[in-house]
Amino acid sequence: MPPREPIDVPSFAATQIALLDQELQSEIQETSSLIANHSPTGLQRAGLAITNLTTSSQRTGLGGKTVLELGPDGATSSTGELPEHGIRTGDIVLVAEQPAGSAKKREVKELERKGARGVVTRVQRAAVSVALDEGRDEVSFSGRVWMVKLADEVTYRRMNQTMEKLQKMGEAEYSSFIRVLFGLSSPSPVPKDLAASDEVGNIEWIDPTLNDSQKDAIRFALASREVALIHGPPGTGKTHTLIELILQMIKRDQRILVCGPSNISVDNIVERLAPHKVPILRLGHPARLLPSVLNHSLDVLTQTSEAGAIVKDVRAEMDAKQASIKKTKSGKERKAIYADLKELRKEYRERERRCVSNLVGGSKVVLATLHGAGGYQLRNEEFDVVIIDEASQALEAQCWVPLLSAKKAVCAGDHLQLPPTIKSLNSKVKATSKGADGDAAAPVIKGMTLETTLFDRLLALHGPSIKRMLTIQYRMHEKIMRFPSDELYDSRLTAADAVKARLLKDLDYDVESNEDTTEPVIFIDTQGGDFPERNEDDDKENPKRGSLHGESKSNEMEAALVRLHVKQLVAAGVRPEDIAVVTPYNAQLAALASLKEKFPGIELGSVDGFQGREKEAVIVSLVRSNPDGEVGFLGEKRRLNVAMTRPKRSLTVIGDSETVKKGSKFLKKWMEFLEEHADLRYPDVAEVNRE
Ligand SMILES: Nc1ncnc2c1ncn2[C@@H]1O[C@H](COP(=O)(O)OP(=O)(O)OP(=O)(O)O)[C@@H](O)[C@H]1O
Repeated sequence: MPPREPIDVPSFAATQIALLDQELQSEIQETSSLIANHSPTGLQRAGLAITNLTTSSQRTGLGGKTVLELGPDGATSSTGELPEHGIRTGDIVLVAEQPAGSAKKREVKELERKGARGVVTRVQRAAVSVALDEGRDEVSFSGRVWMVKLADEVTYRRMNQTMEKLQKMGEAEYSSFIRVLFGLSSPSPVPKDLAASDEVGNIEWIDPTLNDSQKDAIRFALASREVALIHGPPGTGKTHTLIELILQMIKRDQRILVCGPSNISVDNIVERLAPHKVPILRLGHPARLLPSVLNHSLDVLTQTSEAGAIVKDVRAEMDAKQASIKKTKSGKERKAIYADLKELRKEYRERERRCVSNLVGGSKVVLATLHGAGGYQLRNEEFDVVIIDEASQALEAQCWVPLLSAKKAVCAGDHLQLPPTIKSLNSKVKATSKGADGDAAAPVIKGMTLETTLFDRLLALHGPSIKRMLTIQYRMHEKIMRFPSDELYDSRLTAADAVKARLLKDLDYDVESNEDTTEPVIFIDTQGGDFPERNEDDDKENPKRGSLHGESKSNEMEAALVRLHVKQLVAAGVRPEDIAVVTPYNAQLAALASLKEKFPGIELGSVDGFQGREKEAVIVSLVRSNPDGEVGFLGEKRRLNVAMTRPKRSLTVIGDSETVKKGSKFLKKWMEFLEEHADLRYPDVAEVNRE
């Protein structure tokens, strides 16, 4: 439970620094052990690497960095496309010559010495681009190369710097905003009856369809002086509400910084703001932004504006120089070119900086990821309000990157869905002996974990009076919503009229009306021991190897049931792209992989990965089935909440009620709810065996 009392700020920062360090160490350790113990192909299968690549080009990218473009090696790829992989833009990777499949232990350090580190800036079907770290002007590889994902130390460094700043701040420097966020002062009161208040009572709504809970949340956020939380349960129009809030703030001539933990969360807002024709500026590398958002990107604006033309000239000159290196054999000449490049790079940065600072300084609405808000572009910029979307999915230290310069914060999120993933969960915070400057550090706060988000902490600290909840959901059939609403949201959710009764048979294409398409909640109960789970610590001979699926579980018989149900839905006319299968276990996803070949378009995902998404029909495979009632991962309410709130028209749960019931009170209630209210089915073992 996060503390309800005021927090000593230096202690808070010291604890965060210690926890972040432990987290980074866990991540580095995990990566090293995976790289050391698995073949490149194995790592690729686990989504951590791409193998069999060749360099297709090398050019100058943003900030004068060298960008490598890599494509599939013609000798191994018949399609010209990259193999399936899990590398995303923004990942930190190492590009190196590919070791032979049989090569023994690979140490990361050794790989780093031979290869080059960088950030993935673009992922396409047939190519992936990497901006190399500073200092790497040129790389040349002979033969095939591969890239492997590394721990993201850059993000940690930024969070660390932010916490160090907070730690060093003298109490006299604390703004009233900071005082409230740590409980040293109470939030300024807002009028009780907001709708009747002079300040925000009479709002001219831009979107007339907003519901009352959304309007109330907007009034509350406008009236709050220091902080407001907007609690948006699944499908309740959190982003919809934020758009109106931003537009209302613009009307009031406020300068706003809008952030989210991921690029996609930020782009989602840019896309929805764009039709309102308000001037907005999106920070972030263009390669990481949605194409529809590019018009607002700082980078593109830098290039299209007048000042940008001069910047462009230098860039062209740099590219020409870089190309000439290849043609030069003489070492002396090469050296001279490198010296020129260095000068040009400096000039380029200076010009770019000036151009950027003019553009940013003139913008009233700036959007960036939490991490991106810590870039040089926003140094010394001030905002009236910082808005954070998906705040319950971000580490608190990450939120402080933009918050350190804020006067007020509005955080939107749902603390009853999953928090950010933490790797060092079980390690206790160790007392730090040194502060940022080597002085004795503030004592750490025992019991604090990275899993506690800013959203959780503020709720515990100031109570529900700093939050407003959105209560009408626009996603799920009423029956799908019932259990999560009753158990997690105080029965306060209502299904909007447009969605509360819609079924698969009512889809706007031809779907047969049968028992699978007219029932919103189906429970296929596998109790009885015929559907046992399987342990996936895949390498029993060498348990230290580090499993690629973590300590995962699978359930082959249950996977067969999933396949049968998908077949039935598709036979009734439901399109595979309207169906998703989600499960908490990666090993179960692997067991279900053949579904994708049979039904292209269907989505398979882990519960954690599916947060924020929705589908017409969702099948949830619970996997756990054992005599001891061990439920592991399933014990986490927030994970189950995410799993059961993804579907719009049809939720099918497949699991062993006997095992699952023993897991927790919440699970017991859920199983009882399903037994009573769902269309309850018991599978025919013989039929499943034939599958
Ligand atoms: N007042 C409203 N009237 C009609 N439809 C609405 C309203 N508010 C939101 N919606 C619809 O509800 C859906 C969900 O909205 P939005 O994407 O803003 O939700 P969210 O809460 O951000 O989503 P998530 O649950 O994934 O966090 C959208 O299709 C949106 O158009």
